[in-house]
Amino acid sequence: MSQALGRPSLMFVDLRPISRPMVVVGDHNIADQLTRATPTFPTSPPKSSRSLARLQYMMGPTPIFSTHGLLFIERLEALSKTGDSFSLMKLTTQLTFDVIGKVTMEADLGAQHDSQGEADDLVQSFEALVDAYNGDRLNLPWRLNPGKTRRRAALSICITNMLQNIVSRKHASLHDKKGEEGKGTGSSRSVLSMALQDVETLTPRVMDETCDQLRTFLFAGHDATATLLSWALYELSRTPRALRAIRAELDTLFGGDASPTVIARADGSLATDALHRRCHQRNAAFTPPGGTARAIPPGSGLTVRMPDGHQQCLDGLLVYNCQSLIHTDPNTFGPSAGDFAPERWLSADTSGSIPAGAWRAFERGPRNCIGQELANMEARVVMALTARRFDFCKVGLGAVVRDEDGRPRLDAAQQGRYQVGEEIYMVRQITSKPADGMMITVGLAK
Ligand code: HEM
Repeated sequence: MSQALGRPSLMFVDLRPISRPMVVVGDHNIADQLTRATPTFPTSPPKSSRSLARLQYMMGPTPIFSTHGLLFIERLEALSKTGDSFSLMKLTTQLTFDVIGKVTMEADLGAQHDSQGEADDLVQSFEALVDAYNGDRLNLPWRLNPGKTRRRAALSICITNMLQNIVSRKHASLHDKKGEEGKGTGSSRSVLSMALQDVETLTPRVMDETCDQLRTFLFAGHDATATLLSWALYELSRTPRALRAIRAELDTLFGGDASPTVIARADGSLATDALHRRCHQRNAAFTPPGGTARAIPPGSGLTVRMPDGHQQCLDGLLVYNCQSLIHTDPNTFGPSAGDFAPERWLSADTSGSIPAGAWRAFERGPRNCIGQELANMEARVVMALTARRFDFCKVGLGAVVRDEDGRPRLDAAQQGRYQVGEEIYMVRQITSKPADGMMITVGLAK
């Protein structure tokens, strides 16, 4: 739509009577105006969904990634021996679920032990809940979908009960410790411990709010990171120059030793900007797993300054900062805006000329993504653990085209990426996910 209209900075979409009229933002300067703090909106204009109080938590270098990352590697190694195709999304989702379980609640959820039936009930219920949304592309009103609606409600209650148990146990243990030692959370820095540290009495309201926060963290904290990892590994598999570059970068960081234990021990030293920009480029630029919408309250008189200088009033509208438009804007990224070119973030010539506001993978302003450091660190560790050790090969959708000798064909028009048969695309499964779950095979790197 945007292209057909000549890529306007703002595109009005009249969604009445289904929803309030919406404006789609394709310009990063306007997106910045809509996410920053102002005297009227000290935490930026309100989000269209219910608001979430910010829980502050500290993320330092942590062995969490290495423990769970090593298990992820073991699973890939086992699959490399069988040569069977598998859903990479399933594996990355289970990995990121384990990580977020530990970070939010210090719980070992065992999501990666799913095949042995050892996954926690919470993981199984969450998976079932996500499944209950799969294939539901029309977003039908509940009356037209009563069976699914009932199932979702039942699973949601079941998850709430489990979370309430976890919260009660944690509160009791913190309280006991406090009595014994006279100090709050001790060494614990999980989201849950920090949320409960000053809570003397677990009232129904505190319980509800805490469970709500946990649910948000558990979902937001595993979903997008799993999608990012799947896309990043796939894109590297079809872009040989990027794979060579990332392997060379890892060689420089770690020397010749590609063993997972050496890399896992180095969690904290993986702070190279280049590596994480590479990880994000494809995912966030072209196929963002989610987006953000703000609801401008009627009567607030909020206006934004357009590129030609005039003020546009957005009073009463939903505004949607459209990452896939902003991240592929030729005015910012030049004629190669639509290409997968992670090196644009490395090159001294170009990276300095990309304005900070044009990079919005986690959005910006006071209500931006609270988990971005965690996601970045997790992506860096997983990339470091896998990129030199494995070769991935997509099957089905998005598989590379091979010549008579079985060699992948390079596509000159696509900046040296491999040609693919049918491009893989995203479908809505609560957030956007690769259509086929990213079916892939893996082998040890040659
Ligand atoms: C690649 C991974 C991730 C991406 C691309 C991503 C992206 C986003 C985006 C675009 C938003 C909306 C921000 C806004 O409306 O301004 C958001 C919000 C949020 N994200 Fe993430 N996120 C990721 C990982 C995580 C992780 C690991 C966590 C948890 C630890 C997390 C927790 C949240 C929460 C709680 C919010 C709501 C913040 C609020 O409303 O104040 N996200 N994320």
